[in-house]
Amino acid sequence: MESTIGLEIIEVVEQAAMASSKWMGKGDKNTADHVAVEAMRERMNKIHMRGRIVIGEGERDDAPMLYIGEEVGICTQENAESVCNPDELVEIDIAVDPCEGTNLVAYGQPGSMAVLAISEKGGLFAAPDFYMKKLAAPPQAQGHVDINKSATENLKILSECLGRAIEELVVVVMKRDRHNELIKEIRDAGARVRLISDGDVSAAISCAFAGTNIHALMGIGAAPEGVISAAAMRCLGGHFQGQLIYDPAIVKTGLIGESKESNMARLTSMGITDHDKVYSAKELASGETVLFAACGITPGTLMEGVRLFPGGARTHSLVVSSQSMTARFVDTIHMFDHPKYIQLR
Ligand SMILES: O=C(COP(=O)(O)O)[C@@H](O)[C@H](O)[C@H](O)[C@H](O)COP(=O)(O)O
Ligand SMILES: [Mn+2]
Ligand SMILES: [Mn+2]
Repeated sequence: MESTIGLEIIEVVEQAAMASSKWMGKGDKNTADHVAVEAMRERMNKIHMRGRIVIGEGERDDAPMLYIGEEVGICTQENAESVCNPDELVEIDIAVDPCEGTNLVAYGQPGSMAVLAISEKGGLFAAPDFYMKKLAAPPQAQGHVDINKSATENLKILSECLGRAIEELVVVVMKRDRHNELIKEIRDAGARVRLISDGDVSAAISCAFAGTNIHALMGIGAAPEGVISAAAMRCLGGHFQGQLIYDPAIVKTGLIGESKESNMARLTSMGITDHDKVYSAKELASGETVLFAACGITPGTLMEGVRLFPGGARTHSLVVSSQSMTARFVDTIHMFDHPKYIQLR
């Protein structure tokens, strides 16, 4: 799977990022999101594969494209027999967020990206559109920190694992009312809090790379983004744990169903009976082969944003693989309208 698809998925996230970047700073998050979805879908449907969206833009009725259950890839299209034999191809599950951080794009803020994760069929947890309590940390702390421990305890463990004083630790937390106590606890323990308005996928994967000055992600974000982050952390050997949050009183913002009881019933109907289970990265992205790709839309801690120039654009992407244990940063110059030469910018 990796050799044939690894390079193509870079183009998928590049196309989505370039489309969305044209709406950077225009205050229109819906269009920035919509064009990314369209571009991602168009490029994905040119890949020689049988893919199925397991995490996407929502249910079919709400999302005309890249909805959960949508089939993507040449071999799922009409008249596929003329170009491929669908029976010969491995079935692939795909989790996408074509514009992760739509507000960040609309308001020209850092940390947005086009992102996806793939694995063989059944290899990614089909998370409901709920919230998730998350804990991400560097590989040295993998299996040592624990989402069931307090932030104070985890900071002590992180400090030992990383050989850094607690004062030298930076924890990313989403700026939400639900995190007020968590933020106070982290600061009281002596560590620093980096508040973000959106974009916790970027924060989670940044923990796995030395030099980002991000040592943990703590708090509650969206569950689909949790699975995508887990896929990357599984490949990178970083720590990631997630626990579904179904109680609206804990979340405090956003839409999360009518009541705790109705949400629990919905989870049960989806086959999730242990509602409070803590999932590891390996459980959220359990496939034998897992691939993750991201392309910066606005600049972030790991990747540059899209830089448009007359006649083209330059993109910065990341692709990581559980099979080859590689993390490739790809710097690409795209020339539009078939010019005679590529101009380095
Ligand atoms: O910031 C985010 C928004 O993602 P998108 O809708 O694709 O632009 C995500 O990184 C967060 O994980 C999550 O969606 C957010 O925490 C939702 O929480 P809230 O804003 O409190 O409802
Ligand atoms: Mn998102
Ligand atoms: Mn999104």
